[in-house]
Amino acid sequence: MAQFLNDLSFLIQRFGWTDLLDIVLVGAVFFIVLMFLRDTEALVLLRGVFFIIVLLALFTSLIELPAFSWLIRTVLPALVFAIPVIFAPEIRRTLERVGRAGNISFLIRTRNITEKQFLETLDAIIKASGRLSERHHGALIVIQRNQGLSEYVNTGVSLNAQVTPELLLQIFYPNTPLHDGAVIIVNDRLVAASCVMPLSSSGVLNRSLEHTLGLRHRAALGITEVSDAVAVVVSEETGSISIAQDGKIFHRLNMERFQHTLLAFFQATDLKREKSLTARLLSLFTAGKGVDKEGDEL
Ligand SMILES: Nc1ncnc2c1ncn2[C@@H]1O[C@H](COP(=O)(O)OP(=O)(O)OP(=O)(O)O)[C@@H](O)[C@H]1O
Repeated sequence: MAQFLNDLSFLIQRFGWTDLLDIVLVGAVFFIVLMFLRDTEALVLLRGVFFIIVLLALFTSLIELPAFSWLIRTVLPALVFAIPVIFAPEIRRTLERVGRAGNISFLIRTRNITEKQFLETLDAIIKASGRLSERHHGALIVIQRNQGLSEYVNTGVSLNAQVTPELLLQIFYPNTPLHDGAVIIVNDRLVAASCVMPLSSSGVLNRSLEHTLGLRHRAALGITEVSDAVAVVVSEETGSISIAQDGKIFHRLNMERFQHTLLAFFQATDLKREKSLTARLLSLFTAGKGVDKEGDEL
C-alpha cells in the first residue's frame, strides 16, 4: 500500500499541463468515435472486441504463457486492418456526413420553382399520404433536397410528372405496375416511381418495439442515411405515417404532426443554409437518438 502511495505521489509530482492536454486529446478522439458509433450495431461489436482484449491482456499478464502471449501479440495488430473492414458501413456514413457538411451546392444552386409551387407539392404529398393511410395502401415518397438522387432515379421508371394527390394515389394503388418501391420527387416534379432505395444498416429499427417495421421503413431510413433527402412512409399493415430524415425516423404521426414535421424539415433546411460553418461542423457531432414512442424519433 505504501509503495502504491509512493508511486501515486511520484506520478502527481511529474504531472504537467502537457499530460493533461494529452489525456484530453485522447479522450476527445474516443468521444467523437463513440458519438459516431452511437445507435449502431458496430458499438456492440466494439464493446465485444474491447472486452476480449482486456480479458486476454489480464490473462497473459497474470500467468506466464510465452507461446500464448506471442500469439496474442502477433494477432492484435491484425485488428488494425480488420477494424476498417468490419466498420466499413459506419465509416462510409461518417465520411458522407462530413461530405454533406462541406456541401456548398446551396451557395450556387437556385431553386427553379417558387416557394408557392414547392408548398403546393408538399401539400399534395400530405393530402395523398392521409388518403393512403386511411386506405392502408403502402407508400414510400422520397423528396430530394441538396444532394442529387439520380443514382436511385435510374433504378425506377422515369415519369417526370407534376406532383398531385391523384397521381400518388394511383401509383401506390395495390397491384398496379408502379406500386412497388419508392417515388422520387425533385422540386415539384415526380421524376420516377418504383425506385429501389438502399436499406438502412444502422440498426436503429432493430431497437423498435414494433414488429411492423420491415423493408419499406428500412428503405426510407436507408436513403436518409446516404443523402439529405426526406422520406415519407405509409405503412400498408397499420396505415401509420412516418417521416425519416438524417438517419432518424419519426414514427406513427397523426395528420397534424405529420404536416408540421414535414413543413418544419423544409423550413429547417432554409435556416440551416444561413448557419455559420462552425455551427454546421458542430451539427456533425449530433448523432441520432432512439426512442420508440408515439410520434417520437426512433
Ligand atoms: N429497397 C427498397 N426500396 C424501395 N422500396 C422497397 C425496398 N424494399 C422493399 N420496398 C417496398 O416495401 C414493400 C415491402 O414492405 P414490408 O412489408 O417488408 O415493409 P414494412 O416496413 O413492414 O411496411 P408495411 O408496414 O407497409 O408492410 C415492398 O413491396 C416494396 O414496395
